[in-house]
Amino acid sequence: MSFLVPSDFYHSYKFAVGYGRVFLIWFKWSAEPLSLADLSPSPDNDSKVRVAYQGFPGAFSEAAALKVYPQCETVPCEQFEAAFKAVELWLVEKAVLPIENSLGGSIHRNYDLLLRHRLHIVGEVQLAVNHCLMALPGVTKDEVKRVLSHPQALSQCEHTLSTLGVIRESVDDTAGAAQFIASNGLRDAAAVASSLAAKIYGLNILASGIQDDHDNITRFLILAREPIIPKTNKRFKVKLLELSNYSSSIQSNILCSKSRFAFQTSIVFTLEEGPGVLFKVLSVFALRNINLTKIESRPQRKKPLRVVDDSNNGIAKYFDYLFFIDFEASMAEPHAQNALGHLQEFATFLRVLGCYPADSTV
Ligand SMILES: O=C(O)C(=O)C[C@]1(C(=O)O)C=C[C@@H](O)C=C1
Repeated sequence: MSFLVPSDFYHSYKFAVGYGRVFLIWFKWSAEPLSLADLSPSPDNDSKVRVAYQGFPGAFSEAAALKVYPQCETVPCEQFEAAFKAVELWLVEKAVLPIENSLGGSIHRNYDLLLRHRLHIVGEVQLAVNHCLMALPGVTKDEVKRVLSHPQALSQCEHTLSTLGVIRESVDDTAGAAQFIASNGLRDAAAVASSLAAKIYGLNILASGIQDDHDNITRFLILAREPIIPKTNKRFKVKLLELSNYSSSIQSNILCSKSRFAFQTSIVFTLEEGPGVLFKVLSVFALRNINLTKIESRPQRKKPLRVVDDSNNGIAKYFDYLFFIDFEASMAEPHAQNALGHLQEFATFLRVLGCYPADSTV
């Protein structure tokens, strides 16, 4: 099946699965697709945007939402899934959810939810995460016997917490930990959270920058009901203003290969059984000089085991996986379309999760 479509027909794309074969459906949207302008944080257009995030006010996810949409109305949600549902039910326009951290790795729950829900990735935002240890005013470090926080935050501060010799307790989010300590007057506990959370809940910062690595970055995805459709005539555009965010060596790379830098695409797929199939899939990108920025595998929840009738050994059972890949190219580019056409030869399922501008600012 060919991915070469007349450019004026390039309004949208969609993959669907039908009885084991993957069908590619191209269709025209009647509504005007979202463009880069919908993402730009200009005070004029983001003032009305409601953005869902998981956690209490003061959570890092809220800071990530405000980094992209400084004037937005942030909407706290108890669970990640509630944030997905808030977008689906039109309660908010966008959701901002953490997907990976430079110290703690992937946030698997959100990979699973991306597949279960039909939202589109329309952007990403990278946030420098500076963790603080905080307790009720008057409480000293020596009095702290337990530390409450989000499991990711606890793992990012592993070294400091081991040195303190405290009990770690996982809660839903960092700011929620601070709120819990404040509202229950816990004098034997501290929270790992942002300095903003300390301010909001009236806690005293005992130590700042307690993450194991100074450069602690969390990458968040921005999700929406509609996808961004990169237009062919816009695909190589990088605003000169944006260039000032990069070092001079990177700037010259951008000017040489603007398209690679501007957009990235996230996909999820499953593979047929066979030797070297994943190797072949990776080669469809390598052969076209498309850079991969992330690969993640997750068990298939509904079909975790693959049963193979091996003539020498009888029935063999393997784990069956979903693969998530991010690559540096826009779906408007023929070589990206060709790569996915080629990938389809080995895939039993393929879905484009989104095509969006990469965030290189921290
Ligand atoms: O608990 C928060 O403050 C969050 O926003 C969640 C979260 C995460 O899930 O990774 C976000 C950023 C930090 O990496 C730690 C926690």
